[in-house]
Formats: sequence, C-alpha cells, structure tokens
Amino acid sequence: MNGMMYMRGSRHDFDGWAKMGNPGWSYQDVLPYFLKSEDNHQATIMDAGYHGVGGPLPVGQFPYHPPLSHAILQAGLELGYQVRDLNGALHTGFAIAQTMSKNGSRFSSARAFLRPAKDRANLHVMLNSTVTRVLIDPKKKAAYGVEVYSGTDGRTISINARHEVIVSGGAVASPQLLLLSGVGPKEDLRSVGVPVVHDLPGVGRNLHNHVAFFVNFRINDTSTTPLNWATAMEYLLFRDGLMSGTGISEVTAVLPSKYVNPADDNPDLQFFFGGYLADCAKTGQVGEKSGSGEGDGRRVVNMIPAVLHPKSRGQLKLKSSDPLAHPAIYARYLSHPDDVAVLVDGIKIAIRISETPALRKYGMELDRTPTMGCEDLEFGCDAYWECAVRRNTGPENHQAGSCRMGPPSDPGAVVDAELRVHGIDRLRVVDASVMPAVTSGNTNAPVVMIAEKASDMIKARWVGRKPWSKW
Ligand SMILES: Cc1cc2nc3c(=O)[nH]c(=O)nc-3n(C[C@H](O)[C@H](O)[C@H](O)COP(=O)(O)OP(=O)(O)OC[C@H]3O[C@@H](n4cnc5c(N)ncnc54)[C@H](O)[C@@H]3O)c2cc1C
Repeated sequence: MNGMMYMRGSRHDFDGWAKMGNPGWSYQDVLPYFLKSEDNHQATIMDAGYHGVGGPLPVGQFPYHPPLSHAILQAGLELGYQVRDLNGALHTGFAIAQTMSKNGSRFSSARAFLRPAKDRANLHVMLNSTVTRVLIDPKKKAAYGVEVYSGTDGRTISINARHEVIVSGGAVASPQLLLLSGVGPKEDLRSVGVPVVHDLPGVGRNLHNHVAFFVNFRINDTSTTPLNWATAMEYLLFRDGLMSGTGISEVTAVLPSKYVNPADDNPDLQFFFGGYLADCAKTGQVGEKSGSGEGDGRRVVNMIPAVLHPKSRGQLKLKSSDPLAHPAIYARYLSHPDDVAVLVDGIKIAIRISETPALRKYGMELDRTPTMGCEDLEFGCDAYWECAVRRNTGPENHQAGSCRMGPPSDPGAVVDAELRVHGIDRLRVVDASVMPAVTSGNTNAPVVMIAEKASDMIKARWVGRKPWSKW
C-alpha cells in the first residue's frame, strides 16, 4: 500500500549505479525494463520514447484534479520552471504525477503482477506467514530453501528450493533475514548468538531514505466539500470526482537547490504537497458543512521538500536471534550537514512557491507557529530552520540501500550486479535494499524495474532465455 506516485528517478541515478561497478544498470540499460512493465494510458501526451503500453502495470494521472493542483503548476511556471513529464527526457520541473492506477482506483503490485498469475501451477502464495531464515549449506555456501513460520497454526516448516532463493522483504526485512540466516558482519551476528555462515560486512549498512520537512501554509478555502452520496455515485458511475483523486498530493516538483547546477538536470529536491483532500463526511448528505477548515474559511496545506540525494547513512542490526522480533534501526537522518543545508534551501523554495501570484490568489500564507523546541530562535532565519528540520524531521517511506549492489572489490557490497549475494550461491536479493543510492524520486517504480530485470537474470541462469530486448 503506498501513495501510488509513479516516479522513476533521474538518468543520473542509474548511470551512477553503473559507475559504482554495476554493469547493466545504466539508464540506457534499465529504461527498457521500466517500459516492459508499463501500461501508460496517457502515452500519447507523454515524452515519446520514454513510455510503454501493454504491460501489466497501469500508469496514468487520476481523473480528478482539484483547482489548487493547477494553481501549483502555474506557480511553478511563474517561477520559471517547466511543467513536464518528469519520467521523460528531462527531470526538472513540476507535474501532476502519473500514478499506478486505473479508472480512478489504486493498482497495487499484487493486483498488477500476482493476481493475473494466481492460477499458475508454479505459484503458491502462503498467507499469514513469515520467512524466519534462509537455509544455507555452510560447507557449499549455497542456499537450498527457507524456514517459514505460519501465524495461522504456529508451526515452522522448511521449504526446499530446486534452483534458488530470492529474498524480497524490502529494505528493512531483507537485511534482517540475511542476518538471521548468518550472512552479515560477523561481530554483529556473534553478539546476538547467530552462527556465522558468511561474514559480509555490508548487510544492514548504507540504510538511507529521503528526508523531508512539512512547511505549513494557510489558504482561503471555499472549494472543498465533504464526500457524500453524490460524490460516491459519481465515482461508481463515472470513475470521476473527489473519490477518484488524491487532492493536491497528486502534484510534485523536482527542483535543484542552490547547491547543484540546474544545467546538469540532476535536481536534489522533490516537493510533495498535502492537506487538500476531500473531507470525510459525518452524514453523507449533500450540503454537509466542511469540517476541515478552522471555522474561518481557512485551512492548512503543506509543501514538503525532500532531500533526494541524502548523504546520511544509517544501519540496521538484529536485537536478538528471535526472527519475529523487530530489528534495531539507527536511521541517522540528517547526520550529514549537507542534508540539512539542502533541506533548508528546500524550505526557502517552498516559501517562494507560496508567494507566487497563482497561490496568492488562494491567500496562501506561511504558518509562523514556531516548531516546538525552536521558539528561542528568530522565526525564519537559517538557524531556526535547521532547528526545525531536526526537531520535526519527516522521513519519507523510501528506505533503500541496506543490501547494496556492488562489485566484490567493494567491501560494503552485499549483492553483485546480478543481485546474487556475494559469497553465497543460489541466493539473490530483489527489492529496494539493493539500490546503491536511492533514486531521485518515489521508489516503487524503480523497485518494479529492478524486479523486471531480476526476472530476466533468473531466467537467463536457469532456462537460458535471452534478456528482454524490445528496444
Ligand atoms: C506510506 C507509504 C507511501 C508510499 N508512497 C509511494 C508512492 O507514492 N510512490 C512510490 O513510488 N513509492 C511509494 N512508497 C515506497 C514504495 O512503496 C516502496 O519503495 C516499495 O514498496 C519497496 O518495495 P520492496 O519490494 O523493496 O519492499 P516492500 O514493498 O516493503 O515489500 C516487501 C514485502 O515482503 C514482505 N515480507 C517482509 N519480510 C518478510 C518475511 N520475513 N517473510 C515473508 N514476507 C516478508 C512484506 O510483508 C512485504 O509485502 C511508499 C511507501 C509507504 C510506506
């Protein structure tokens, strides 16, 4: 379950991965895999050559856009930015983002990829089950199965793999699972009593995330109404109206801070917008008064700058050898001073956006309520914003990098460019954890791309098929 925004990141992200010693991951290499999964239902109005049709994942804008969405785009134009396809030729600008959705409703990865395959004889989905360990032959250093705990009957069973084991638990659970299986930094494993199968220092390290700050504004609000039976009917009959959108959360901007060269088209800030959804209703009757304002026709909306190229790195460790216990996560957000500086510059850009004529029409005004703990600093000076971002840090949900891809010469690498775990045969990791550096945008589309590319690598090893090569 996520916010559905379909953002691939910048070509520089993938070229950077390739430069780090990962052949096959440059932008030119990965673009075909983005296209392979995509069924873009607005392909004709997007940049030519950058979008696919006919894939399993529907991509497109929601049908309903509140007027404020268009006003934000206008604000971007007034500041000299372009409104463009941010998954196309260039990566800087404003957009009503495309989403993983169809007919105004969410399209999860499960709906796109799993459900159509549900009747295949070689697919079995176990519900309410947790993999507790990858079974690895310590002599051969090869994975041969998994141990699974069933939350339904409390039993733990072993399942053998004929070919290989693919770990896809995400940036938190994948390193956790490797650690539980004895693959990780040997000192850390010994300290929690897990027998060491393979000393791999990078497991759980390099954990990072986009980190953001909510800048609040007040606007004059006269155009929202609570959801009611009429909006429900509009959605059911026409797949349109308030229920077929996400308010101004559909808008995003990818912009350079003052610390990067705009000509490089490698922006280091993404802006999200929030607080302008339709209201839940108390009665469901048409004409119910809006409950979200402050009673004076004003309501709070947010602009949320996020640092796209964070330099801060955290770590994940086991707290115990209990596979059902949560791991210890040391996020270390904003531990690198450059991340703070970029975020503060992002706040200033957000304020500039709010001061454009397009948003002044809405009476947009910065909420000057001081952040708790920063009251003694003069509101709005750099020291104040530095305090505010540290006191009210808003991490995104884009955790990545904790099983990072890299060559064997890289001591922090966990998987190679074929996503195989270094030192262990028949074991791959396929998810956001393999990203050496998080992409410049929301992370779901890149994870789908990684999975598409992985499926080719897996087939190449076991059935000898050639990589997908439409382009
Ligand atoms: C609230 C939220 C909003 C987001 N919004 C967006 C957005 O708008 N656009 C976007 O692009 N990205 C968004 N993201 C990020 C995006 O969803 C993630 O980057 C992406 O899902 C990561 O994919 P993954 O396969 O690495 O991990 P996950 O999607 O987390 O998949 C891992 C799966 O493994 C399962 N699992 C874990 N451990 C075990 C185990 N031991 N045994 C069995 N199963 C296990 C988990 O239950 C989960 O289903 C959002 C994320 C969140 C949380």
